[in-house]
Amino acid sequence: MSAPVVTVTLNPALDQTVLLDSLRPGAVNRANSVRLDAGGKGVNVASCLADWGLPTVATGLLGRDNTSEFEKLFARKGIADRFVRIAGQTRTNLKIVAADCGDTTDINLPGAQADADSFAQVHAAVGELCDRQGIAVFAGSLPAGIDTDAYVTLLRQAAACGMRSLLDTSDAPLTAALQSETVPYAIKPNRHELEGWCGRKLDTPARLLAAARELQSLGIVLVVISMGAEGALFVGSDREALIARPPAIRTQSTVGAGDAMVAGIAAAMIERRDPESLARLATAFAAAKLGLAGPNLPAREQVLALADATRIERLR
Ligand SMILES: Nc1ncnc2c1ncn2[C@@H]1O[C@H](COP(=O)(O)OP(=O)(O)OP(=O)(O)O)[C@@H](O)[C@H]1O
Ligand SMILES: O=P(O)(O)OC[C@@]1(O)O[C@H](CO)[C@@H](O)[C@@H]1O
Repeated sequence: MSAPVVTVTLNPALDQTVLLDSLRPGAVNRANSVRLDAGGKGVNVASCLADWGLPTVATGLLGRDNTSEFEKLFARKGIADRFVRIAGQTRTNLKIVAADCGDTTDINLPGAQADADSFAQVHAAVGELCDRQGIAVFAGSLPAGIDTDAYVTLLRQAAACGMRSLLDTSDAPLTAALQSETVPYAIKPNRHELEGWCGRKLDTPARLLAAARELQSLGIVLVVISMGAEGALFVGSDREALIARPPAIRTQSTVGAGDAMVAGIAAAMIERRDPESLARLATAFAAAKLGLAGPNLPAREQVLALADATRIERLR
């Protein structure tokens, strides 16, 4: 079994999204509705890619006591399921969406305890799924029991079989990956995650660009730094820097907007789009996801219309 994109989620989650008028900490808050989505960063990426029509394999670690939402998602979208089942439950993460401010409050739980043996099985799966034309997406945090340098090991595995990697993680796993000799082909931190790595504020285009160049100097070819509603900076193989700003969209939920952007980057890489077209498609995936509640994309024409409406600014 090989597919253009393999996503790896070592710490997936069931996302319980609670919608309420406003959130008052310390008070009794009454919700208007709740929904449950199989999630975790790589799962969300796979879900968006499937909607775009790209064959995708999803692997990682899944607690065997509550797999049904994941299995339903994989069956519904035709995502090949190569998750390694481990003892216990996959975590449930709370996403509290307050209508008055549009903000989402995330409460992410630690996740099931994993071990070296289950990680070895994921590592082997990445080797088996290797496709030289394909892309491996490594996304999200690491559960307890998995070494901080797990992504370094997986990056080496993907590189050994000639597959390009796209990494979206934060904190210690990000630092470990950036210290490694085998860096990913592409990376998409958000601004705050990258500030954590470089230890300084990235609050102007010039500072963002300097951080992107620092990442490129490590050998990373494509650097995308996302900035929420302000859009994202893209610096690619031609070293040209673009800021892509999303068109206005009625937001249902911002959960997984970054993952949709990662899916758009992967799709554009597979489709061999030029740097501006990649920035447009990735921004359109994120904007399109914002208009829907879960990690889903609307019809292809709507995504392409959003790509056309994305504003591009070239940084000199
Ligand atoms: N409120 C918003 N309005 C318009 N576009 C947005 C908004 N939030 C996110 N986006 C779009 O989604 C992209 C990714 O968002 P963001 O920077 O929040 O990623 P992230 O922090 O990785 O997200 P997450 O972890 O929730 O998946 C942005 O670059 C932008 O194009
Ligand atoms: O705890 P992590 O692995 O950093 O992030 C997990 C998570 O917040 O990421 C996705 C949104 O990007 C959600 O589906 C999920 O709950």
